[in-house]
Formats: sequence, C-alpha cells, structure tokens
Amino acid sequence: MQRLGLRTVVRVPTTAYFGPKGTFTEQAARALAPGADFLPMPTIPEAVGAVRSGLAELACVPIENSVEGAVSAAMDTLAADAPPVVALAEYLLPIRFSILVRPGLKAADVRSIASHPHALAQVERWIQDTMPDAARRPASSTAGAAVGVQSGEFDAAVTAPVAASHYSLDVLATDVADERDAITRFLLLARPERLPEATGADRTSVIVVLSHQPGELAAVLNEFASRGINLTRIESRPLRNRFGEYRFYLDFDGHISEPRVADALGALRRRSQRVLFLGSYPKAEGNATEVTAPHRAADYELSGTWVAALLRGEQP
Ligand SMILES: O=C(O)C(=O)C[C@]1(C(=O)O)C=C[C@@H](O)C=C1
Repeated sequence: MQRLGLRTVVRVPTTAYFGPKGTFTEQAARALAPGADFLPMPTIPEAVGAVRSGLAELACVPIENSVEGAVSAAMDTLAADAPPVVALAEYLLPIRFSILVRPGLKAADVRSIASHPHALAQVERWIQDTMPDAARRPASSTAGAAVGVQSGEFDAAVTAPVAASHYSLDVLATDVADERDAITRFLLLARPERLPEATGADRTSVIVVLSHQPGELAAVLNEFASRGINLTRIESRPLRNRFGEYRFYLDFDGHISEPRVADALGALRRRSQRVLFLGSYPKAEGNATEVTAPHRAADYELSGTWVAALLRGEQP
C-alpha cells in the first residue's frame, strides 16, 4: 500500500496470462488473482517471461490436462535457464468448449476448424461426427483461433465459452467435450521472493535431473516413500540439447516448512546438484494431507531433541 497525499492507493498486481483475451487461462487467472490488472501474452514462455523480467508480478499458465497430459511449453519454460519462478497457487478448471464460426456459417459450410492442439484433441470425436471433412488447424491458443476466424484465416474455432463475449462470431455449439469430466490444471507463478504459508493441504513441486546410474530414479522415489510423502505426479521431459537425458518433474503432498518435506528435499539435493524448487502452495482440491507417525513434525522434534542430548553426552 502506498500513501499519496490524502489518497490511499492500493497497488494491484499485474498478472500476465497465456492469451489473447478469452482463453481458458484468462478464466483461471481471474479466479486465482481476482482484482488484478490482467496482461494477455501471446505465448506461454512470454507470459512467464513477463514475471521473470519484472513486467508483471504474477503469471498464469496451463500446466496439464486430464485428456492430453502435460502442457510441454509450460514444462519447458519452468525449467529454462532463466531467472526462477515459483508457484503460489493452482487452479482446476473443468473444460467444456464452444464452437465459434464466422457469422452466418452452418456446420456443413465449415472447411477448417482451428484451436490449440490440446483443445482440438479434446473434441476430435465431435468434429468427426459433425464436420468430418473440416481441416484441423493448430492455433496458438483457443482464443488465438477465434482471432483467426475473425480475420478469415479459419472458418471455425474451438474455444472457451467466455471467448464468445470477446469476438464478434456466431456460436455454433456449446458444451462440447469428448470427455465430459476433462480438467485443466493451471499455476499462478511469481518470482521466488514469497512463499505461501503452509495450510495443511499443500503441494510442493520440483524438477530434478538425475545421473544415469542403475536405481537412481528408484532411490529418489524412495526418499519420498520412506518419509511417508505421497507423490501426486511424475513426468519426464528430454533435456533438449542432450539426447537420452531427462529432467523429472515431481509433485507431492506437503509444504517445504514441514520437516519431512524439507528432509526429502535435502536428500534430493544431496543426490543431484540440479534440483529446481518450483514452490509449495495450497492444493486446489483442498483436502488436508494426512501425516502419520513417524513422519509428523512432532516425531522429528522428538528425534532431534534426542540426538542433541546424545551429543551433549547425555543418555535420555
Ligand atoms: O488455449 C487456451 O484457452 C488455453 O488456455 C490453453 C489450454 C491448454 O493448454 O490445454 C487450456 C485449456 C484447454 O485444455 C485447452 C487449451
């Protein structure tokens, strides 16, 4: 908060998001950072880059979809050799699409249908049933496809429902989804100077590069298992410049301020010099993480006190 004479000015954070206007990501950004100033960016790396460069305080990007899996542009950007960013929050958005067309066009007239490749893949059955001969065209995002329809590049776009209010196009169909329960997960990113407080229902994300030694991945996974930590996601992506080498993305229950989590992260760091901390933040599902003996903070405190006493020459 900044005081200017008699007026009190509350600075709202600028939140970059994967745009243009009317993407699912904009919807997620508005839910994650209500009241922010929103800044649409044409690509996922540019949205994250806005935070890295200081142009924005926050950035919202999609990270995974229940049908199409990881959003590789986001995964690679998070791991890029660039100023680090961490997640402050996540959001789960149920995905149902609208089909927007140039005014007056009927399904039978559609020769080309465009969208983000993840979106096209989620409505392929519907396209087969409704306009099987339409050419499928990739676009930068769902709203990017709507812009392409407006400019005459494509006949139809697979979009988020909110896109209908941003572009002067006809709505040919709504509530379109081959998988009725599809969900996309989004992250709200910031520079690492702030860490959300533990809520008891948190997730931590890291990226780790492992050496090619037998059992190395199993040993890393065991660092979590032996501390009673539930892994919620593991993905690998190639290192881009070194064929046959991979980085692993791990999401797990817990917050870095909890001893068992800090202990597991320390063990990971002892195994690999290349561990990138991507944040500890509240889980979208909100379900509290159950921690049982001997992994509770109290168990660590007890064992720490015991060792300290032994070091003092006592036998407690
Ligand atoms: O293009 C958009 O509207 C996006 O926000 C991207 C994205 C994705 O990357 O998966 C988000 C949700 C849908 O699954 C389809 C596309």
